[in-house]
Amino acid sequence: MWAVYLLAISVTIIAYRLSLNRNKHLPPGPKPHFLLGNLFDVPTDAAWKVYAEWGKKYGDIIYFSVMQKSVIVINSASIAHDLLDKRSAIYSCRPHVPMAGDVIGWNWALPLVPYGEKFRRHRKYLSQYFAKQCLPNYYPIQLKEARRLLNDLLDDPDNYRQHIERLAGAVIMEIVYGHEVKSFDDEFLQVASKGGRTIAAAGAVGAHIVDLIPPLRFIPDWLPGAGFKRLPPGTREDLIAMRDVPFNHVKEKMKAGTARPSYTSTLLEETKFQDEEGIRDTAGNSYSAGFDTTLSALMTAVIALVLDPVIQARAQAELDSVIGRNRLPEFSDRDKLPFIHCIINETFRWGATTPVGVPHRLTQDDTYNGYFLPAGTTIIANAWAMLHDPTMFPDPERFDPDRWLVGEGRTPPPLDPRGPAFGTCPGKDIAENTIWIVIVSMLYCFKLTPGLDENGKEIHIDNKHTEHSVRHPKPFKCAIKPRRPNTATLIRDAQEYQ
Ligand code: HEM
Repeated sequence: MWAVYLLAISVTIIAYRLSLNRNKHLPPGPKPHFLLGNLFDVPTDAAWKVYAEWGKKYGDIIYFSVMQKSVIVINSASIAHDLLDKRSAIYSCRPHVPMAGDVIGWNWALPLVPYGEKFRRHRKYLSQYFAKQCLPNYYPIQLKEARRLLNDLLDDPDNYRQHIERLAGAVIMEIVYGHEVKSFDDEFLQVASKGGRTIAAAGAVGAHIVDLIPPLRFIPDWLPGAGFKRLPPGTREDLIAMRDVPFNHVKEKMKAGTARPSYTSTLLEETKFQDEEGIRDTAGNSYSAGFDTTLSALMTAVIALVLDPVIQARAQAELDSVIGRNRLPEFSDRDKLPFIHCIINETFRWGATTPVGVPHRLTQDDTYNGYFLPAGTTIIANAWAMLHDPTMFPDPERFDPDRWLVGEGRTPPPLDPRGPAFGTCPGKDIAENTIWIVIVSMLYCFKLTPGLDENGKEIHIDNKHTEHSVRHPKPFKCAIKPRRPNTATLIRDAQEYQ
């Protein structure tokens, strides 16, 4: 009987809330059904592409609701800038995501921390350590790891993806924990990678009933309907290990006086060990947020270059003209390599690594262009749509670095791809620097071509990305061969990683 009363009360509250919003001028969107809203319209696969399609009908700002939850999708960079940047005080909060946060246990990570004192403190640590003026401090790590990668590719080119994966983890591991990852089997790299993968159990937001009815997170695991709570064995433990194991290792090394300077050791000292939890959580978050994304962007650049030998050859000609034939690339070469800059820009645009970034939550009622935007709305910035907008990027599915060329009457697109690609990511410059040094090093030393089958025929490359919250090119075979007779000597003689 009580259940019937409770249901009736919930239905009345939902209906009342809906009626309140219905009278306001919400942005356009698919027609909702009574009580359920657009539950059955919400795309579960490559939602960003569906939202872009909806945009053709409804415009650049779209409203829909699921149960009583309001969602706004922004398909345009200028609207995202007006709301998320200019009104950041009310658009920076994060929605409660019970499956990822409570059930799996990611609540400690910044993308799930509500806006407030803790959020601001954690962001401050990150922006302090990853600030522009600190970036040159990390060049030696990025250069060393790029050179180690060249060596790995020379020895074992077939496993190129694993070597790039090691590099993506190694750069962040050393910056954040001062730990040097020399091989793919490294204990800490494996612990961290395993923990990072636990997010997969969350699926798409809304894929689990608990994301729609949050109190369900309290029901016992054994109850029928609590299937979402039965995670693959070890999931929660792996996640905690990712956050705690490397952090505790740094503390032990600090005690022994053998810690190398890192995000963790520097901030622990600066804060006099008064906020261990904050430093532990932001360090773990940096690893989980920076590893897979960097890997994805690197693999995106590699597939694009393998598929287009002309672009690859143009980039190599530019590198040769600046660097010559007798040394490896350095960060100081950067300003002299405009075409490489275009390749990096196009990688961020074409790959749209994090197609919808991290959802935000509006904390106050707001109005925009005559529309009412209700407090509590989840805000999704559709970076994929912004970066694939055909009015700004003709033939958007084509990898075309020339879009970004300047001079000789050319005007590049009026949108820096870093804006939508990274949102307010605190690690964006570190990521870009890693990607730059790896791509120039690989291009300078190697020719990248599609792999060959046993008959010596090129293996077809399926030029597609997996449509997950971090997009990756689908696996492809690639042949990596030294470009010149002295390439191996240059790589072997590099001192940085010896
Ligand atoms: C290609 C590489 C990367 C991409 C595309 C990327 C993208 C993003 C995006 C879209 C967000 C959400 C920002 C927002 O809510 O507005 C984010 C958050 C974050 N990123 Fe990155 N990121 C990358 C690399 C990195 C690296 C290398 C680090 C660390 C060194 C890092 C650390 C973080 C952290 C700690 C957050 C959480 C911040 C928050 O929730 O406020 N990211 N990233």
